[in-house]
Amino acid sequence: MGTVVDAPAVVAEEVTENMLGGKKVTVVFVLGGPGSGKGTQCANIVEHFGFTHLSAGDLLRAEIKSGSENGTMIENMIKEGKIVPSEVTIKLLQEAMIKSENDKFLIDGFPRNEENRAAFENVTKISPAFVLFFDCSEEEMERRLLGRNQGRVDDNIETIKKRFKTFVESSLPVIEHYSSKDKVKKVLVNYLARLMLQNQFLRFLKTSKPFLPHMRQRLNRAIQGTP
Ligand SMILES: Nc1ncnc2c1ncn2[C@@H]1O[C@H](COP(=O)(O)OP(=O)(O)OP(=O)(O)O)[C@@H](O)[C@H]1O
Ligand SMILES: O=c1ccn([C@@H]2O[C@H](COP(=O)(O)O)[C@@H](O)[C@H]2O)c(=O)[nH]1
Repeated sequence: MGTVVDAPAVVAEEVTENMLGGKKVTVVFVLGGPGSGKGTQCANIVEHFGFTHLSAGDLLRAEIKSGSENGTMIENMIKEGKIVPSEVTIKLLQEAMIKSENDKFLIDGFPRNEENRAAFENVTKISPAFVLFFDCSEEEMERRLLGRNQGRVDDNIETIKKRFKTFVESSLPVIEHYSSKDKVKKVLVNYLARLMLQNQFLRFLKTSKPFLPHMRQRLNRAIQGTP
């Protein structure tokens, strides 16, 4: 598994195209446990590299709000930390990609299990260019989720424990699958958190964008604590 700390630089460098109903697209899967910071970092990548962020969880929550016939089923699955059937989530992702004028997508929080992964690849014929994996301790994720305060029905300790179990049992095998294909870039969340806390991460991105190899060196030096 490759290990990176400068996730956006990786996004900028590696591009492969897939077809989606005649539209060529580049897809990066963004995976990691609940509260590992996927959504937060996707916002940074979007801002700097022009990807469109598609959060599978957000699409499912929008489906509940829309009053769709699947709404109650989706809400119950989310409350229980369970995985919504593949066909529902894939349809929402496909619709969002087709509707978008962009052709580069960060798909956040999907695929959630091996069945999701196989179904997505079969239906869309899309393989991800690579997978960003936010690796974070459960202790830290729990602390973040309990402090998120966005009124989510699943940010309570009982559901959080269920989500952790689902992640370990069902989602980690997806990461192992892509790892065996050498497609996983692991993001060192604790280092990233430290840099963000020091308010340096965005400054590095802004000042070093045209010099990506240089930026990587600076980040690596900062993380290793070398001058
Ligand atoms: N590096 C960080 N350090 C401290 N807190 C962070 C960091 N990154 C994100 N957070 C906070 O942790 C919480 C969870 O982050 P975020 O929503 O990005 O996680 P996520 O992986 O997308 O979660 P989920 O899978 O549940 O949607 C948010 O309140 C966010 O502000
Ligand atoms: O592909 C997906 C994505 C999400 N879910 C369900 O939604 C919740 C919340 O997801 P977040 O990524 O944390 O927003 C998740 O626990 C699942 O219940 C899903 O089933 N499939």
